[in-house]
Amino acid sequence: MSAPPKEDCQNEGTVRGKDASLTYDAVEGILIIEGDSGHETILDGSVIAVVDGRKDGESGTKTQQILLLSQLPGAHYRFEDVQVTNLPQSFIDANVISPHFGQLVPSRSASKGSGSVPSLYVVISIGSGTGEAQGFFDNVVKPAFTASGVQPFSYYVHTTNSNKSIERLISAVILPRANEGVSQTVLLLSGDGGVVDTINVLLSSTRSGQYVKPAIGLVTMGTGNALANSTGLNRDLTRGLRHFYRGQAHPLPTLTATFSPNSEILFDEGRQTEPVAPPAADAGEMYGAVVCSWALHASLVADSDTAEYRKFGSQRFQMAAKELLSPSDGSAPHVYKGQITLVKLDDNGHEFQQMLDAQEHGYILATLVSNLEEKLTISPHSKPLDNQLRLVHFGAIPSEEVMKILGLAFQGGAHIDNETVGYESIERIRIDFDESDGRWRRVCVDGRIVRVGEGGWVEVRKNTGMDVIDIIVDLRV
Ligand SMILES: Nc1ncnc2c1ncn2[C@@H]1O[C@H](COP(=O)(O)OP(=O)(O)OP(=O)(O)O)[C@@H](O)[C@H]1O
Repeated sequence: MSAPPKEDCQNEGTVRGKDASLTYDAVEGILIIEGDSGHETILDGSVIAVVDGRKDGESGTKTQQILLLSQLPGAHYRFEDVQVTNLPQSFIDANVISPHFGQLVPSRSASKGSGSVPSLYVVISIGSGTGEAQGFFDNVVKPAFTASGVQPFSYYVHTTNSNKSIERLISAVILPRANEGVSQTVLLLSGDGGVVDTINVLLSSTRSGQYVKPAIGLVTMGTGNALANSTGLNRDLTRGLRHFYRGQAHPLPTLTATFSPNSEILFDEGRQTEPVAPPAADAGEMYGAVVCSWALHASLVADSDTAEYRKFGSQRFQMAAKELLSPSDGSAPHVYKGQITLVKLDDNGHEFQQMLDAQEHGYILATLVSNLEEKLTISPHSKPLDNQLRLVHFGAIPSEEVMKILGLAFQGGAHIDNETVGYESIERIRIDFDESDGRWRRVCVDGRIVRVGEGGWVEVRKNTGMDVIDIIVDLRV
């Protein structure tokens, strides 16, 4: 890409009402402001968006707003609606609100009582991550919306009060309206869980011929934020809000995990259960957009999903992994037993079946995404939203070796070059469990834990022709 002409990168203008010289370094993505108030720099990554104003009649001066986010010590954020004139055109081009934004949010000119029906829902997931969602909405999202003409009366705010809140909203409000053909946008301030709740309701329900896919925006408030870290949503400093303003709606690939009867979803730290399958059904289904795993990964997600572990953020996964690999009671780490059958495509695109020789396993993980956490690149060949299911697996190997492999996964996904690790594209996977203790039959579907019934199985396939939501992402970055 050639550098923009100099006149597009440098202008004399004003910032917060004071004269300033404005220079944009397009390579570094930095706006440099020199003026009466001193020296200031603004990184593209801290800009939620630029609202490009109109030329003032006579003077021809162009007014703009920079919706700017600053991170303060202690993970606090400060939003500022910076009033400017004559921004360099190249800075505007790199940061301006997408024309699609106007289609995702209620009409900016809609006034109270005008009869316009709000179709924007903001969901604040109180239980996500370390509990930042409410503060981020109050201090950032709400004032940014107002500054860009999206008034509080033109959208609904839904604050979760239980782990069923998002599912209820989707099934009671979003699904019926989507089935009536209404375009809706849902901005989730959550981790992956908010998206997973949404797809589980939509994929398990009847959708009408008029069904219009809701567009989902994501402000990353979770622990792992796998979807956000794999689509680039988490790459800037705005927790994904920049993508909501500047992105486009793209179909979100999903997977279906089908479980044998007697399989149960575990919740409330494993104290309560709920059958996966409806009564008298042959099998039960769950849906995901990230991962379905068994063995070490599923066990560590399950064991770390307690209020006590959650206090440690994403560290909780490593803490639980250590306990599983080197149990504090001195026992040996568990060797997981079962038969794995894969369905793959040959060079001509035809399906064929392959059974893994190994009956003893350490790690079995099928995923649609590259990153389970910001720095954990579990599937380095996965591209954002590429709808490719990939399997990462290894057998029953010593704990020191497992730690080494997991460490490599944190180094850009270098684990896939280790000879003990299998890494391949698959269409489907089936696991037939050979474990008598239910603890070792736990399967993770996007963070949810299912305990498969004794002698049972799970089959995982990617969904084709079953798009139920779009996700709003700026894939240009
Ligand atoms: N008010 C609430 N009361 C009880 N549970 C809640 C409440 N709000 C959200 N939850 C639950 O908290 C969990 C939050 O999951 P979410 O995926 O959003 O965050 P996370 O698990 O921290 O992040 P990630 O999945 O990205 O690692 C979900 O199970 C959700 O149902």
